[in-house]
Amino acid sequence: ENGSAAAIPIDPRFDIAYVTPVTIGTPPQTLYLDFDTGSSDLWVFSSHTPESQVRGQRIYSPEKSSTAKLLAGHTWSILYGDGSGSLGNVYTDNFTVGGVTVTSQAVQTAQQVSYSFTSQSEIHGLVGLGFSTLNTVFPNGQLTFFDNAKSTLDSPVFTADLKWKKEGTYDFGFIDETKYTGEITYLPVQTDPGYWTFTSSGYAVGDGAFHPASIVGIADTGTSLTYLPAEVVTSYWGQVDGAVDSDYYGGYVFPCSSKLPSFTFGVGPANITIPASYINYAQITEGSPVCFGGLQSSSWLGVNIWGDVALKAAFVVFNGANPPTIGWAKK
Ligand SMILES: CSC[C@H](NC(=O)[C@H](Cc1ccccc1)NC(=O)N1CCOCC1)C(=O)N[C@@H](CC1CCCCC1)[C@@H](O)C(=O)OC(C)C
Repeated sequence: ENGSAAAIPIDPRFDIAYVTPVTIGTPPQTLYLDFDTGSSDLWVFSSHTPESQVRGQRIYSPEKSSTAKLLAGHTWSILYGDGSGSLGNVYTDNFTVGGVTVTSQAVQTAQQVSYSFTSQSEIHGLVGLGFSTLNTVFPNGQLTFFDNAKSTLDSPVFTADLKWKKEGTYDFGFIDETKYTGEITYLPVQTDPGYWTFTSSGYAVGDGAFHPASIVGIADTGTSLTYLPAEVVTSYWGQVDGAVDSDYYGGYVFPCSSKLPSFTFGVGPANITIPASYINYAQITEGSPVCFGGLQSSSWLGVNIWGDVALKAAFVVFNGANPPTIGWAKK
């Protein structure tokens, strides 16, 4: 059984994250979750989350679901790259996304969430789409929705068609030829430690020369921006009048009136171009003449991350076959 579900930007001004409607339990409870290829826990705001930590989010109440079963003795605790985190206990229940149902999906119910989750009312939890080796449930790690659903899909794949300030889609089990142009270029994936890690073949700034390079990074739908090696982002921002790497703002900022070049990255013999508009990420604050860049240095992270700013410039195939591969196409 294949499926298709919307990827909805949570903020009309800039694409900080995308959420997708899912239903959990019997009768179905609908929540909007952030599908995150950079992690592998499926967790939700729940009736176990202290009211002081819930601010407008929808919650999953296992006690109201006739198909919910407590996974006794199991707990989880996760910390994300941005310092946010959550922890709690675990149920299994029916879980449906875009028509694809898994009947005993591990649903991790939050008993604690950090303030950044409390303050983000549009995100009701996460669906991890990384490799199940990253799942934090103790003492027995659980499988992701994709790993559970794979055997019921026509093909063991899901695709991401994220869009700039518009609704996109996640498809499960099939590749929709109408969503991309030209050919899909598939690259090998390194599954250790559990991210969708691939090697880009280089980059170009605007219409400049292509610089062959091997940039090892992860494709991460749960990261808003794109974080690349210092020498890459320095050569990009060097082309922008008034751009500075600001300690105060925590990254490259530039005068909103400056003209930005596009950014092209290599995928094998092919390439993807991120339009300048995607890299003009947001004004620092509403009405400010200072803008924050969508391309930032990864030096503080220890990993290069192709986040939403890059992913929304392409049609991306996450192929869960053995061995896994990742496919990139223009659109
Ligand atoms: C550079 S790594 C930082 C990354 N977080 C982000 O990219 C967050 C996502 C967010 C969305 C909405 C509200 C709050 C935060 N955005 C962020 O830090 N921003 C600061 C710069 O301007 C853009 C927004 C991150 O931690 N990603 C997580 C998933 C993410 C989903 C949303 C809630 C917070 C957790 C995950 O993909 C991850 O940890 O990846 C690892 C591999 C770094």
